[in-house]
Amino acid sequence: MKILVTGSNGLLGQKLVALLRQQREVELVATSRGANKLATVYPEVRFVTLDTTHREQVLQMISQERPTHLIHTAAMTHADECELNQAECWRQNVEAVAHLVAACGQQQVHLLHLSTDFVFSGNQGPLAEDAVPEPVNFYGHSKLAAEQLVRACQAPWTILRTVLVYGTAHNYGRTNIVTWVRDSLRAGNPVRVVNDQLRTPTLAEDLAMGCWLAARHNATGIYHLGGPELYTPYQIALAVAAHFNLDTSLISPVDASTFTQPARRPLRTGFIIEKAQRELGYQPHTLAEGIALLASQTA
Ligand SMILES: NC(=O)C1=CN([C@@H]2O[C@H](COP(=O)(O)OP(=O)(O)OC[C@H]3O[C@@H](n4cnc5c(N)ncnc54)[C@H](OP(=O)(O)O)[C@@H]3O)[C@@H](O)[C@H]2O)C=CC1
Ligand SMILES: Cc1cn([C@H]2C[C@H](O)[C@@H](COP(=O)(O)OP(=O)(O)O[C@H]3O[C@@H](C)C(=O)[C@@H](O)[C@H]3O)O2)c(=O)[nH]c1=O
Repeated sequence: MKILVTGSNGLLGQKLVALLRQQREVELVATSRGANKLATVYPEVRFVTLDTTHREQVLQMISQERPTHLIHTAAMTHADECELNQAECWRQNVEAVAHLVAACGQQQVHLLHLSTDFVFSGNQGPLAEDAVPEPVNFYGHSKLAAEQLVRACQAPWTILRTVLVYGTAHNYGRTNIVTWVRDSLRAGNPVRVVNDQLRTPTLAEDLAMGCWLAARHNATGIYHLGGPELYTPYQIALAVAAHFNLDTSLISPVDASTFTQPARRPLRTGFIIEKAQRELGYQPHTLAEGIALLASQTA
């Protein structure tokens, strides 16, 4: 197998590089825009710069590299930024996917595309793969439009939806619920955390494993890859505090309605992961196990 990963500097991208470099049957090509953040960590991994919004670059790279599989993680992932800059969000999350779909169709490359629980309305959760999408923010709209393009790909395709991913990565400027709560509490800062949203938080390593399992099985169609447990963000924050022995009195539960963010968030999501468990052998860690793994990677 020859696997090309887009967005290799991102959270999932970095975990995929770490996992795939260990697979003897895989020839790996890591790609991202900008300099390779893993250059000194995994100097043996081949890295090529690829901005997925450049159609010619995408078509040329896929026809030169001729991977058997392409795992597309690159995206504009901040929901509020997407809401405020919709043209850029569409370019990154939809037009780029159109280029990849064209290139993979031409070269018969199996396209594995990352999507999100934000394609759903949040009226009911947890959700199985056949639930009907109805996004409530622009990021969700863009990711659903991308899914529709992927479904029309003239090569084998897989849509891997995930939810509230947490983990650490090298030289990575973004936060996620676990690192954000840990760092705020360590600094003695109070946090207000919503207690009426539902999510199945996903360890980044588990998501990478789910992507690899899907590629290895040549699985096609839609799969939900989340964590195994349903929590409110407030419950997640309490679990983080418990693990790091931090002051829970700094955490206040609040209703999502008290937040005024540019992008609306779906209230109840989370995923039913039985299909991935049954068909791919996907076995994600519990939240407590995931936080412990993250803690072992950082000071
Ligand atoms: N994180 C989450 O909670 C969830 C994520 N997802 C989906 O999973 C996927 C992976 O997410 P995650 O790893 O967390 O995201 P990150 O934001 O950590 O990483 C995305 C990476 O994509 C890169 N990128 C963005 N645009 C381009 C481009 N045009 N060309 C090349 N690279 C680009 C970014 O580069 P740069 O570093 O330069 O910005 C960044 O390194 C995404 O598709 C996301 O929509 C779905 C549900 C939940
Ligand atoms: C900033 C903040 C967040 N939260 C909660 C709300 C939310 O459920 C959780 C994470 O909030 P964020 O704004 O970081 O992320 P958010 O945009 O809600 O998370 C999403 O990211 C994109 C990429 C996805 O595709 C989704 O699956 C989802 O995980 O933390 C609080 O309770 N208080 C806060 O002050």
